[in-house]
Amino acid sequence: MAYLEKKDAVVVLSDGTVFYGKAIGDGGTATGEICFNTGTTGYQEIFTDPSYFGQIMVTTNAHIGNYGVVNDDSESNSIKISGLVCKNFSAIHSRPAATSDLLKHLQEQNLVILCDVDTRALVSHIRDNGAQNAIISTAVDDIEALKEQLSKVPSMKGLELASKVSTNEAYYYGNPDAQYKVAALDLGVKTNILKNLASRDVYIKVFPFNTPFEELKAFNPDGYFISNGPGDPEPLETVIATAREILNSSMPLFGICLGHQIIALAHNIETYKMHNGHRGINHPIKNLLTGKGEITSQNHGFAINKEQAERHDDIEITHVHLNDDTVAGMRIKSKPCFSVQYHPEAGPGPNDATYLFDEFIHLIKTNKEKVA
Ligand SMILES: NC(=O)CC[C@H](N)C(=O)O
Repeated sequence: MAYLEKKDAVVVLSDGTVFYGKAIGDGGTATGEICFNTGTTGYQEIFTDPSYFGQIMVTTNAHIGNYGVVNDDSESNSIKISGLVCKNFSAIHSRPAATSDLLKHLQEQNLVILCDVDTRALVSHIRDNGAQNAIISTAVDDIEALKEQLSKVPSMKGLELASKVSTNEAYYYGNPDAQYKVAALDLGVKTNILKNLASRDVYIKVFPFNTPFEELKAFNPDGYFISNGPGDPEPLETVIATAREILNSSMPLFGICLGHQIIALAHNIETYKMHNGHRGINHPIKNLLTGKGEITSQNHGFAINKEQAERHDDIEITHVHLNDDTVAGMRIKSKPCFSVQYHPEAGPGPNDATYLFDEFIHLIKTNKEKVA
């Protein structure tokens, strides 16, 4: 099989460190912030998650591709990572439900795929030295030119990326006869979030990221949702302003990940870039309202300022990350609004946190009864 041919390839990090490996497929060059995901399964969902737009993904699971891909498992309509670095890439798969193989799927979008990289050493390096940009390439003979190209790649800090993955036109999801209607602001929404809402009797209108509040309101929704998405939340000024208007309307509002960061910024709580983000499917969270632990799916490189959140009169921190004590969830005391930094929809990951969708429906229901 010709496509299994391997070409020499390199990973060059911004700090000058070089790792060697092989490329499969056509090879080429790709740039972006390098990050790693520790999930043992779920590569298809990860590669299609719009929040990873602009990032080169290093997978820590040693085998990628061995269970193929299934149409329904994608979190969006295309591959969103900008490149893949892995250890063993399996060109054959075994899974009765598979509809295609991963290599074909990735090659349809000319993704640069590196394998045979010492991913354990690479991940320890990124973990110890922090998030940074990288370039991956089959142009191994010209490392200096690659470094030059890499120096022009913008830093993730300050980068607005939601506009690159948001829908251009509003669209509908779910059953038009459903009991509840939600207006969702799409900053890079994962399909599994829409599935989770639709399966709870919600009809959703998904709007482009920069839609003004009046247009969202014209759908006459019972609640609002602000989605996950890529990039730094701070440059999204119009979205932050829209979040303020939603909050002022006192209608139910739920935010996930980037949406959570936007709701924090709408309360003048700052966000910061973490030394390394949280990306995996076994992140431990404590729900401070119930005292229960949750194992959660996560993918974020920014977080909200905890001291500012603690000091804010209208905010109650509801969830903390047990590895580093960062804010994992909050609620707004005076409004029917809450948000989480992690991914209750999983996709991939455990379902410990799907109760949050039920709580959103509960807010919607209670609010509806109040206004009826
Ligand atoms: N999954 C997300 O929504 C990520 C949010 C944001 N881009 C971050 O990296 O923190």
